[in-house]
Amino acid sequence: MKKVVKFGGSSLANAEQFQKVGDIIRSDESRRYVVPSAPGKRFDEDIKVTDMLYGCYDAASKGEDFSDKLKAIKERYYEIIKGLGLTLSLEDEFKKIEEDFRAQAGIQYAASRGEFLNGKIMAAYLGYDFVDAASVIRFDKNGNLEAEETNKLLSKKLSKCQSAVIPGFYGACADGTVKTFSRGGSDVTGSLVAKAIHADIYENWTDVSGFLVTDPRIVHNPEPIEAITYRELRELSYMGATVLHEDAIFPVRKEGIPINIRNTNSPEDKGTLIVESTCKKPKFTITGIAGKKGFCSINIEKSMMNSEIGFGRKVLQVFEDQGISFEHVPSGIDTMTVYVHQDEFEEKEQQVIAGIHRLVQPDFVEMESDLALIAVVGRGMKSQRGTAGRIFSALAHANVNVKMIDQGSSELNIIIGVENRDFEKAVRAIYDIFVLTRI
Ligand SMILES: Nc1ncnc2c1ncn2[C@@H]1O[C@H](COP(=O)(O)OP(=O)(O)O)[C@@H](O)[C@H]1O
Ligand SMILES: N[C@@H](CC(=O)OP(=O)(O)O)C(=O)O
Repeated sequence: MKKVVKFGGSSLANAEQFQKVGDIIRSDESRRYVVPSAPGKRFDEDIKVTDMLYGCYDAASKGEDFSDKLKAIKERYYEIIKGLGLTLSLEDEFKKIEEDFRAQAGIQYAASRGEFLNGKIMAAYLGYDFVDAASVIRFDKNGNLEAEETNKLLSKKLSKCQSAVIPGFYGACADGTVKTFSRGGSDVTGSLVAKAIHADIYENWTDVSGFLVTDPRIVHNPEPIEAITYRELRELSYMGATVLHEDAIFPVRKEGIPINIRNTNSPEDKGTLIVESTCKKPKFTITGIAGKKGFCSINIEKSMMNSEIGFGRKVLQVFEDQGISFEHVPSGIDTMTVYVHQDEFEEKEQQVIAGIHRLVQPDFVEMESDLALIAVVGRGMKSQRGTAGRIFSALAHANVNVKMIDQGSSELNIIIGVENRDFEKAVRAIYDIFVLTRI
């Protein structure tokens, strides 16, 4: 039995958390490959080491004095080393980091040091081999993962290690330039390692007892999800459920390796099992609710739009030309609405509108900003009639104005558009109607 265990920043924020992690790993000898993140927040107002590194490098790149910022980062690591009673020195590593920051080694290199240093501590603490992710996770020059090459490098290296610590979040190009995944990317490293060693299971340890029906920062103490499919999870993580990075699913999914989300602070809890498919009936009609704020809608009207072949393609062409990706495109007979991320759209808004006028000569274009999208996801929705109706009724009772509703053709998800300010209220109303009434 071989297990890959990834521990998030919340599980490694200080020595006390490290000790819990040590106990978890030592309690099962199959936990042989460990992927740590950088130390996260010790308390609500604390700063994650990754964010401290971004700040420190920012000062360095402007030619400002960054010694205090680097000192504060060093203190975070030495607090852990001392608390664990280790004799490890990171002086050489910090000297090199300081030199590299002065030499403007790049923001991604800077961010990666959080995981690199934590990996060094973890390897010393456990007595496992340290494998620098820069030597086994390969990116191309544009920062895209080279999946096949990575798999080869990882399998070759790890076949020689009885047990190893591989820091999460980063890798390197063939020329050694360090690159990172997007935020939360240690989850992806864990998944790549699990694939490479043909793990029986990929355990992802965090600070909640599994994937919860919705964000615990919105609904107090939501129900955990016992089992969820990769497809459901992808929908939820894409729409903002931050527990697992949305790209962490692909490597293990191909190999049929289940992911188990577990709680470092409550290791006896079973957590959530993420699988290709399951005959386990979900406890409720819906599996989960997630959402994001910060969208804009562009509503285009033109009489007889329905008979104009190529209308939709031309509209989307305008967004493509401006390098803007779209989220949803609900349409009616004479209307078509495009939902985009507000921050991507705002600066190009006038070019997009001009482009739409030029290419499709609409009767009318209207925009609305500060919108939120909520995804209600569930494999059980297909077999239940009236799901959309219940959502509508719950939102109407909560006094939420529904701007859009879009059901995916797979019947796996329903997307609802509301105003940003109604977001939390809407999530709570949907949670209550499906979970509290247990239907
Ligand atoms: N549906 C959800 N289920 C569980 N946690 C969620 C959900 N949506 C958002 N979260 C948040 O995700 C956090 C865990 O992810 P993250 O902060 O990346 O942890 P880590 O530092 O362990 O990688 C939880 O503390 C919780 O606040
Ligand atoms: N430390 C990185 C990568 C990561 O995956 O962290 P975490 O596991 O704490 O989400 C970040 O903050 O984005």
